[in-house]
Amino acid sequence: MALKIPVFTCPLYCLLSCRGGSSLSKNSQTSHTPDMSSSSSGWTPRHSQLCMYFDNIVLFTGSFQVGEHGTLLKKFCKGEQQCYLKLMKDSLRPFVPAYHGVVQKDNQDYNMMENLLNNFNSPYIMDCKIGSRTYLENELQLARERPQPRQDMFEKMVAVDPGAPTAEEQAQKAVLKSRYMQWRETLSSTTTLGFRIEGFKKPNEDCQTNFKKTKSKEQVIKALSDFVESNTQIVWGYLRQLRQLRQVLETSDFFKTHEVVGSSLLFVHDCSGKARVWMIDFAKTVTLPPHFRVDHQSPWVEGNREDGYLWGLDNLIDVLTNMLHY
Ligand SMILES: Nc1ncnc2c1ncn2[C@@H]1O[C@H](COP(=O)(O)OP(=O)(O)OP(=O)(O)O)[C@@H](O)[C@H]1O
Ligand SMILES: O=P(O)(O)O[C@@H]1[C@H](O)[C@H](O)[C@@H](OP(=O)(O)O)[C@H](OP(=O)(O)O)[C@H]1O
Repeated sequence: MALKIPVFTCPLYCLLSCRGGSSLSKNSQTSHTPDMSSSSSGWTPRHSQLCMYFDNIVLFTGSFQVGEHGTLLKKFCKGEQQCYLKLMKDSLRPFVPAYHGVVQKDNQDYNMMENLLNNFNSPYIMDCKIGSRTYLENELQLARERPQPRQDMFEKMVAVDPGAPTAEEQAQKAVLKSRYMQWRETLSSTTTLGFRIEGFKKPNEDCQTNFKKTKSKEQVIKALSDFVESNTQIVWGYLRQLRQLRQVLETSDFFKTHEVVGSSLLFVHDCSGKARVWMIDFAKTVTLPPHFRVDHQSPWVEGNREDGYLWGLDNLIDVLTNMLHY
């Protein structure tokens, strides 16, 4: 049973309470980060339509709040809670944020977790979505049974490629989410490499999220080199972490028994040379039926539940290794 405790009243609450696709991982073609007026608490919040952050402190999506004692509160998702409860007892525990239970604020439940940026000084932060697929099989099923064409996704599609929608989609000015997600996967490196860069943020710079069309190995390397500013010590640090994670995934009961979709690796480093990687976002990670096995590497065909997580991780390790020989 998860702990339910009242949330500490945070002075930033009202500044952080907007939702609207404003995360590091919600892409857009443009970026702007106007300063907001300084608050009496001494914080200088800045925001954009892409991400929200507080001078070198943290990066949020609209579904996050600041918690007490260096914690983050993410809007409650039962599936994600179940994952975190299991992960706290799994060999993957060192590679996920510590989970502290459920808290309530204004009738809204939140999963409370460790803020992974706590021990970094002016962190560099990158979100990479891992896997060859970003939607669940049951989302496809649902789209077939109850199609809900999305105007917002049509607009996002046209903004990147006006020729992408079919004649029917053009007429409706809407696309199905499953169709949009599959299009996003082929546009980016998700289909070809099993991972994609969602965005990154360097200290004192705006969020960079213009990676929707970052697809080839060369393009990915260019973006990663920008993120690490060609610092090979940092690349080594990330490689060590990713290789350890790869080993632990082989032994993890959680990994053996779950389809891991839409989950990201959060990369964080700072100028001291410290570099860490964590698995985050388990909102679309689901338990496999008993005795159902996936190898996390085989190509996906509907029904086999393969997520391509290990394939993507291996490719990411490969790409970072190549960067050392550039
Ligand atoms: N524990 C954490 N510590 C620090 N930052 C975090 C943590 N969890 C998430 N973040 C930040 O918040 C961003 C969004 O996290 P997450 O993917 O879990 O949210 P989401 O609402 O599911 O986003 P999306 O729908 O865009 O995938 C991450 O890219 C990361 O920058
Ligand atoms: O990155 P983009 O191009 O902005 O597209 C979003 C991205 O694919 C998210 O993963 C997805 O959320 P989920 O993974 O949670 O489904 C979101 O769906 P949503 O708009 O229904 O939240 C999409 O809009």
